Amino acid sequence: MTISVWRYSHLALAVSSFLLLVLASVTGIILAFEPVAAKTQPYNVEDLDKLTIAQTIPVLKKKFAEVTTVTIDANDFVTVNGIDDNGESVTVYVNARTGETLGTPQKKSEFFQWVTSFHRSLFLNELGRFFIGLTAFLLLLITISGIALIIQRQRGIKRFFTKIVRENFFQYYHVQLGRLLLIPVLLIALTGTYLSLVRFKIIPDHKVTQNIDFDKIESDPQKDLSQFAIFANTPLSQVREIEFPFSEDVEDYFTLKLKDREVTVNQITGDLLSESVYPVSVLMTELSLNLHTGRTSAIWAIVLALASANILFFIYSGFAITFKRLGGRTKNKYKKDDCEYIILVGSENGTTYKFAKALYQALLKNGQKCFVTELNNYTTFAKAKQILVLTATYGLGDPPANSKKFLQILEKTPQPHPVHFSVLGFGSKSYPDFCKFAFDVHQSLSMQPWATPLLEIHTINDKSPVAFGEWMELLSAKIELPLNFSVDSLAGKPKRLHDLTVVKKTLVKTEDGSFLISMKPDKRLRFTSGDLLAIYPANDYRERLYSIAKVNNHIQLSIKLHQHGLGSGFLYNLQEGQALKAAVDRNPHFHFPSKVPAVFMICNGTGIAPFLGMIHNNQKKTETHLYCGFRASASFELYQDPIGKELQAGNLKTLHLAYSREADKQYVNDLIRRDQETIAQKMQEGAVIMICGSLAMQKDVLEILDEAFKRINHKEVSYYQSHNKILMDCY
Ligand SMILES: Cc1cc2nc3c(=O)[nH]c(=O)nc-3n(C[C@H](O)[C@H](O)[C@H](O)COP(=O)(O)O)c2cc1C
Repeated sequence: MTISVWRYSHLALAVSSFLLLVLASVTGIILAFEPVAAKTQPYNVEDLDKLTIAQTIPVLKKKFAEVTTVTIDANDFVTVNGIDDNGESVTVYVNARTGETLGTPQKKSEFFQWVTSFHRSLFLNELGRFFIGLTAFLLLLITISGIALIIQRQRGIKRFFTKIVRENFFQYYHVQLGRLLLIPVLLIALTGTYLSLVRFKIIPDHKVTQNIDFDKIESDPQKDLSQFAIFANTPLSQVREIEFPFSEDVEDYFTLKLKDREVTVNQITGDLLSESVYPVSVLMTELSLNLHTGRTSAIWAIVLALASANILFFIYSGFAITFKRLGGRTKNKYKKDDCEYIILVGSENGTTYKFAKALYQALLKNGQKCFVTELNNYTTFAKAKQILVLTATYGLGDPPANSKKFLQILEKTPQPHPVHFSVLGFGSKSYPDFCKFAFDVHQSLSMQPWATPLLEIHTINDKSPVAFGEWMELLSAKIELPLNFSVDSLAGKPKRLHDLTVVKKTLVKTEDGSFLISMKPDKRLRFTSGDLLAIYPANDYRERLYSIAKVNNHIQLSIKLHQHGLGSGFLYNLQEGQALKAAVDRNPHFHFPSKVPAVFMICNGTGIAPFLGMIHNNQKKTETHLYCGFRASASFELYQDPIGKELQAGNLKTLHLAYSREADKQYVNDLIRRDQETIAQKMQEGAVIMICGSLAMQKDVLEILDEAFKRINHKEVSYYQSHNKILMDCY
């Protein structure tokens, strides 16, 4: 079933039941405190499993002139109904070991009574009970559809509990708490539904009937109560109620209501007169009551309270996610066939729509006719000159829900005249297939005879408004229209800036313009190699990100100086001792792996940056191999010294260099092709590959690895990607 079917069912069920769910959850939280409060009262008799009926009855008979019934409730409170020595009728809690009276049962608190009856029937009698039963059933369906959504999101049952990426607060905790409290919520829903079915007799009630053959009742041999076999063999923990004989007449008998059956016992001989074993439905009702109310365990009652509170959070966060998903949609001003600019959006959770809206408004401001729709709605556009695709990626590089049909429709639906296109991919580098669907769209559009690319494909990591601004600038230049938008309307929370001081900087000595810069945080700062340093060179929204190497607790960056580079120019102009402000973006998917047999690091150019720190801190001497591609040997000189030291220290096992403009004119992918057998074999043993550098290099390397892994390991490269065995940070 597709994700949208599960999602719409999940949402529709939640919408249809949310008010009743809120009421049931709030009252459920309150009611969970009833068993907790009961457990604090001093009437509980310990170790009822070690005390038999044969031991208790004689003790009680001594303490009371007459006993009518003994009941044992879910709290293990033993209540005697009978007559005391003064001839008064009494109902008291007793210590079943000593017969001592412990207290008098109090009427259930009016407050709890009120809440209980509201929880069960909303004060609407049978109609209310029906609605509450229906709510429990809907909760069951919501839970099942939620489980299906998590399985799809996690790409399989086996990965149900694997780590999830924290994209935004509500989504993260909706899924995280959903997994954590899945069992209690499922049990609340299941037991609530079951109890309602029993209440409405859809599951039939079981009436216990005792078939006693009174003609065969014996009055010989007379035994002492303590010698009755059934009394001696039945611990009180198994008993719910003992009804004493009405008189001493042999035809009156003991009735024992046990947890699994009801028996009658001859009061003179102790013989079993009849036995009626409860059917499964009665046992299920009992179990459902225990699980639904938490009456047998204070700890379970607290878990139920937490689960009920969590249902409230699910409702709130679920609606917040939905509003966000729907919030960014654009209402079109013009009809599709009147527009020159067509914006096609691929989005699952709505943020890409916000970016599409910014583009739409910028085009309208320039007097252009523009039409926005989702990728699944792709069709012919009579006057289209530009098709601009903004799309996210989900799952294993899959399309978002509203774009699943696009590639198929595209093949069947040519545009009536030539059109330019541009694709902007939205994704996250925390996932193995960064912006893969955008690449698929770009590829498919490129194959269409009527389509010509206006811009190369661009990607945006983590919804960066800055990267979006850069793309808008490029587009603006191409279509010769000033496209302005407000970064603030797209920005998330501002990042926390830290003070850093430059401690060292090398000078550019080679043609490729690379240099190293080391900075010291002024205060304690948590970071590690592979994290990203965000700087704001012009003190405005424009952000530049650099991969960090942690070397001697300093932040070391490896940078290529571009002629008019905002970020590289800013950093190159900093002097030793100068201060700057920057933020650290945690990038956990690209940290050095622990406890693996080997790591293969593959990079080109300044992509070597994070590896310098990882190798330096490889104290455990994990077998590490570094493959680097540079233009010329001079480009490697910058790293020669530190890498030489790591080789000597054993932090790096092997170093492989490819120079594209010297000697054999090799690229790093040539080295990988050369060593593919060794790499494939090590991958079978659990090794990890890390790739950092240009996207083009990443693509080439992945192609070679895919072919090698299929041939040697019978697995695709995507298998290793989805099992976090290939980590990538390319740009
Ligand atoms: C469950 C899930 C899976 C994702 N999978 C990928 C992925 O495989 N590749 C990728 O680049 N981004 C992936 N992302 C990140 C989204 O594509 C990215 O956050 C995007 O900006 C979301 O846009 P939207 O809010 O319009 O759906 C994933 C996000 C989530 C929540």
